Amino acid sequence: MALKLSYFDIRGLAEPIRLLLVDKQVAFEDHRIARDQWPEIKPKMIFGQVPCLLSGDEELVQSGAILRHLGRVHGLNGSNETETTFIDMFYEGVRDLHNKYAQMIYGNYENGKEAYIKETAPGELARLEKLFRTYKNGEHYVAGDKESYADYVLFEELDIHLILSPTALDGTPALKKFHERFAERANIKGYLNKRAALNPPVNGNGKQ
Ligand SMILES: N[C@@H](CCC(=O)N[C@@H](CS)C(=O)NCC(=O)O)C(=O)O
Repeated sequence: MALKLSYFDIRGLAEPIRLLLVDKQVAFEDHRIARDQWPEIKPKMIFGQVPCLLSGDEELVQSGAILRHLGRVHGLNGSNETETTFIDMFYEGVRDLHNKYAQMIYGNYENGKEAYIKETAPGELARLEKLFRTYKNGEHYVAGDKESYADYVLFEELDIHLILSPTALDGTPALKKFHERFAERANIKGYLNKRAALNPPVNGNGKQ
């Protein structure tokens, strides 16, 4: 089934999806929408927004729904109801952190960045660290030995926090090690090297 992922030429909400597809060696068209093309494309999108994954004739939108779909299709959704719920819960926790990050990036970068780094992020990351240690003390993946879609979202979230502040993960050693391990996965490493050369913005307003 041909896959086409449409999003802007930034990392944003599409990057965990791209990472999952690259890691699982799923061929896809990485369609990057130029800003001047957007007014024409927007009205055609179900919610007027992207990311959008076209899978054959099926149009999938909402980043969480796309990730869960890919999780089910590629065996990245846990082995039982307990694991699947844990993965969903972890994903939602990361999304909550991302929403706080995005509020600062888009709404209060100049005045709010330092407080976010010193006050907001450490507490949020500490909660995730504790949850991450639930399975196998956080020595492998979110749900233990087996990868899940939440790993890609977590990796990207940690990565953008390290861009914001290189010491962001110093208080959360399990998350820090996870980030290091995940970056070394062969397909991820190859993608990160290529991406570094292109250096797409992390966020739509160029702040990071
Ligand atoms: N809940 C949606 C949010 C999608 C969203 O906010 N997309 C933004 C880019 S990150 C967008 O399409 N902005 C352009 C617009 O709204 O016109 C999801 O998770 O996919």
